[in-house]
Amino acid sequence: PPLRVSLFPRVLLGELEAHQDAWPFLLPVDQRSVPGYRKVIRRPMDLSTIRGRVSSNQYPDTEAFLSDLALVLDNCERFNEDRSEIGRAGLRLRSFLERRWAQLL
Ligand SMILES: Cc1ncccc1N[C@H]1CCCS(=O)(=O)C1
Repeated sequence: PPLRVSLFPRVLLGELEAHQDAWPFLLPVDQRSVPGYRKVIRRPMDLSTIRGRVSSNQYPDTEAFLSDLALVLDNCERFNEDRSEIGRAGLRLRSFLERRWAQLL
């Protein structure tokens, strides 16, 4: 039987946090140690921030949760070359997310 919709975020977030390609996204990018990040990326987001919002029920619906996840990966694609370590991790994590979400729906 399909998971109740409200469990999707917790289930999916746990799998993303455990994913081998999640390391660049586990914590907020330290904007002091990444030159230009603050200027280029106007809305920083990371998995620990999303975890905090899920835990305190700050997402009114699943779409709000998904848009924060997309923000993590969109920021990554914007700032990092596709062929860089971090860029490649972001692309792999995005394809995992898209495959997994399709299964959960
Ligand atoms: C997602 C991202 N985009 C741009 C620059 C850096 C990062 N992530 C960093 C997060 C802390 C560890 S790290 O410094 O190796 C990588």
